[in-house]
Amino acid sequence: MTTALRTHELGKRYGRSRHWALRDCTLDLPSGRVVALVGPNGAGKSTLLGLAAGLLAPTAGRVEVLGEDPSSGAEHLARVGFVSQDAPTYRGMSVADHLRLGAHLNPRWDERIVRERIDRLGIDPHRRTGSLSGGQRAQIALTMAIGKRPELLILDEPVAALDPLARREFMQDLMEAVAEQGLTVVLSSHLVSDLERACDYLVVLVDSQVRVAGDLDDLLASHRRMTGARRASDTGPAGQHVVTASHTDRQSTFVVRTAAPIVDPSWDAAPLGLEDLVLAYLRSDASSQRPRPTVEVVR
Ligand SMILES: Nc1ncnc2c1ncn2[C@@H]1O[C@H](COP(=O)(O)OP(=O)(O)OP(=O)(O)O)[C@@H](O)[C@H]1O
Repeated sequence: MTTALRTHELGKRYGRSRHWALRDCTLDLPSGRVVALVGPNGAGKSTLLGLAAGLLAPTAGRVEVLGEDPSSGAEHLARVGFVSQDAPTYRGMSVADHLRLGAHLNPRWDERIVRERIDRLGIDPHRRTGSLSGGQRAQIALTMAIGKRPELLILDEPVAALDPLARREFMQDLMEAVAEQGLTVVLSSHLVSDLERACDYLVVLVDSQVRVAGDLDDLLASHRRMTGARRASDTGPAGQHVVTASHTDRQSTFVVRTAAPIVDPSWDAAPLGLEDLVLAYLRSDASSQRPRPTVEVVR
């Protein structure tokens, strides 16, 4: 597996703050994939992506992007596209000016892709971006990032400002760019239903730590929701790694990670969708990721 983004005990404190925005974050993201980075507010996703884009300098640890230090210079920057959460554009400049600037600055600029997208979006190229809606500005920033034809595209909540149809179309554009250009994408989002269509690799980040990471299909295939009669014990079904547990008076439900088929007839086992898988890991206590499982009990 070649690696698009690798971090080792990566940490970041902003300015003189004593608070770690990201701490001891170690992960490895494969190239050639569309990676969904999900986690609760404040988990450190934007900070991680800013460090990967070379916009922030680490306070501790290491980060490597496409095998290089992200701050290693202009040649490296041409290989990486980044759109931050606020989709910045130069508000006094027109859309056409942005596109000219993109063509000037980027050696691999793809005028065809850019023109097609702008036409499809129906945005008048003569308009200043300051007069566009937030969603339209996000579309311009995303178009610029795709037009750059990077090897790695890093997107921090790219679709948050887009309407549902625009979100779906953007995800489709992204998948086409991945298929045509062999692009690697790392994108953070809270909109799990959008990720399900486009992403094939999942990372759940909580408090700077990876709770789970892996090929999306493998993860979905290896997790089950198991429901059975109320168990007195908080430990789950024998031999299964418990991610979360919840109990009513009559029933116990566990989300488990399992490599083997579940044959115990006292449990009903059902597959999980992406949203439920993500929620299970967001709810799970960090200690449940250790070999000896501990369960969170929701009454
Ligand atoms: N510029 C900054 N100065 C100081 N602290 C910051 C700054 N940006 C982020 N933080 C802090 O760093 C931590 C991680 O924030 P970050 O924005 O990376 O999380 P996130 O997972 O992207 O959250 P969200 O989903 O809400 O966008 C938070 O505690 C946040 O308050």
